[in-house]
Amino acid sequence: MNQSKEQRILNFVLQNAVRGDPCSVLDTIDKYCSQKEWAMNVGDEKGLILDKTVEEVNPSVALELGTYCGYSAVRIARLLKAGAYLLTVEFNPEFAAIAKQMIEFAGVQDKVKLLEGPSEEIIPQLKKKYEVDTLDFVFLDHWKDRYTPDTILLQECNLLRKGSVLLADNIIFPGAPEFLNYIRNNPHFQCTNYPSHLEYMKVGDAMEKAVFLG
Ligand SMILES: Cn1ncc2cc([C@H](O)c3cccc(CNC(=O)c4cc(-c5ccc(F)cc5)cc(O)c4O)c3)ccc21
Ligand SMILES: [Mg+2]
Repeated sequence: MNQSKEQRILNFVLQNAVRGDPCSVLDTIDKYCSQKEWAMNVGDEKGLILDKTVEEVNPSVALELGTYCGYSAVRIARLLKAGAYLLTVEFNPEFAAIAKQMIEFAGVQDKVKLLEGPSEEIIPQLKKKYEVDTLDFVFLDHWKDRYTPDTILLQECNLLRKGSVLLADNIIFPGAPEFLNYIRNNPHFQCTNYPSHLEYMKVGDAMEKAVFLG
């Protein structure tokens, strides 16, 4: 049975990165995906925007929608203060299995809880089953047509508080036009756009930050 691209990325990390060193894991994934096989990690350029936002928010509780191979989970978790944690949601079992190994190899497993299932099922469970009060930071990087319904669901489940920060990937490419329209015309959110490029490509992309105003 030939390997998946995601398995090849993981194997390259296991063989070339330094165990317990999140930065080396990130650099190794970026090296593989820019030189050998493109993959939809947020990447190094947009990763810097993610880093700056996480450092600015300094979240105690963070949520990620769309784990994929765990690149952004490692990226976020490496910046979290003692006692802070990231919940990351992945519905695809193959991706979840890869991400679990990636997160453990990077040594950030104590800060990351990987939740397997679709966001629309997991989000309503966060308060009771996962003992979440409110979310300080949410990174949206799953199916682009889910950004809006899940942002609405987060509000309905009272998971956002005044100052909660959402950061959405791929605003330009593949694009999330419906989300952009929803969030920029919503008086409960203060939005900022961060132009960048699609991971590992010269194609334009952007991230959108939306602060919940309560
Ligand atoms: C409901 N639910 N709950 C949890 C959950 C988790 C998932 C998966 O993690 C998953 C699987 C497939 C696709 C995505 C979204 N990501 C993308 O589609 C994307 C595309 C490109 C791109 C760019 C250029 C191309 F030419 C092709 C693809 C660049 C990017 O950065 C992306 O994030 C996410 C899905 C639904 C989920
Ligand atoms: Mg993305």
